[in-house]
Amino acid sequence: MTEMRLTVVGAAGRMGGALIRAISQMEGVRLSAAVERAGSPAIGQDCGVLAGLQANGIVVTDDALAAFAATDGVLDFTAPAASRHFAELAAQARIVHVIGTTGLGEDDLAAIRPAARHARVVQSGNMSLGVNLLAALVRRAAAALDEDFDIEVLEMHHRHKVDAPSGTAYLLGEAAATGRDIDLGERSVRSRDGFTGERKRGDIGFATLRGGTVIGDHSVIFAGPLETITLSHHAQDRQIFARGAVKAALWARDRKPGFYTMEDVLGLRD
Ligand SMILES: NC(=O)C1=CN([C@@H]2O[C@H](COP(=O)(O)OP(=O)(O)OC[C@H]3O[C@@H](n4cnc5c(N)ncnc54)[C@H](OP(=O)(O)O)[C@@H]3O)[C@@H](O)[C@H]2O)C=CC1
Ligand SMILES: O=C(O)C1=N[C@H](C(=O)O)C[C@H](O)C1
Repeated sequence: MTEMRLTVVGAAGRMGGALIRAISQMEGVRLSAAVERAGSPAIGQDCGVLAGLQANGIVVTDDALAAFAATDGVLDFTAPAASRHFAELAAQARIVHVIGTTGLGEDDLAAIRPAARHARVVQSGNMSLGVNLLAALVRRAAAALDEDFDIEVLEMHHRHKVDAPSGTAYLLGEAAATGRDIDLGERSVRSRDGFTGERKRGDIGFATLRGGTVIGDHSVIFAGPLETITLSHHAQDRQIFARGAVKAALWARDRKPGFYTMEDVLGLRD
């Protein structure tokens, strides 16, 4: 089979660099374009050099339309407004759109979902095998433990992260809510400050830490009577997300247009 051509949008970002490095090391794929926003200082620079590799001859462009017309898939770890725009372009080009961007609200998802009528969209708050396996374990644990066990999701990320709680924290909270058969939107407590009153039975709490260079640490705590169970994941390198995104693109290549998640890619659905 011919190599899948991949475009990296947000190419000068932390994940953009990790994706360019992953594509250069993985079989079955090749980089076809690197896109940044108009006015970015990265425009016109060699994206291999920006990613810490040797020059690869692909200069960063702000012409997403032309890039999407000559690619099979787009790897998108940018920002919510940008991902909405890229979803429209990916649908027009009828290609694969892997969305790792977090901080997407319901309005963003409502704008992105129609794109899946024409594009093959894979969206996940975390593209790593480990976190998606953790989510499956959390679902099981939440189904096995009753509301005597309080569920809290704790996350820590680097000081540059702009959204909170993290996309992964929501993914894990959703897994817990699914296991317990409750609606996360109705039962989640996303922050606590001041005189909060006692914790409500059955709520799922979120706590956020930010600092330093932490790539991504997540724990789901089941705090029960006289015992506590903690399920955790510690990301050691952004390559786990980047390689997961490339695998998602390869998986989606021969699928029908639709909206998929990493659970589909990794075969982790019950
Ligand atoms: N799902 C997963 O597995 C993971 C998800 N993420 C998520 O990915 C996203 C990016 O993270 P990270 O790489 O650390 O962030 P960065 O800020 O380092 O990178 C984002 C890049 O996207 C660029 N960008 C923003 N808007 C546009 C646009 N319209 N067109 C082209 N490029 C654009 C930014 O440019 P500029 O700086 O000029 O704004 C920046 O270079 C975040 O939402 C993060 O939470 C991160 C890791 C794993
Ligand atoms: O912004 C990050 O860095 C990360 N974002 C994702 C999230 O919000 O969960 C995934 C990963 O933890 C790193």
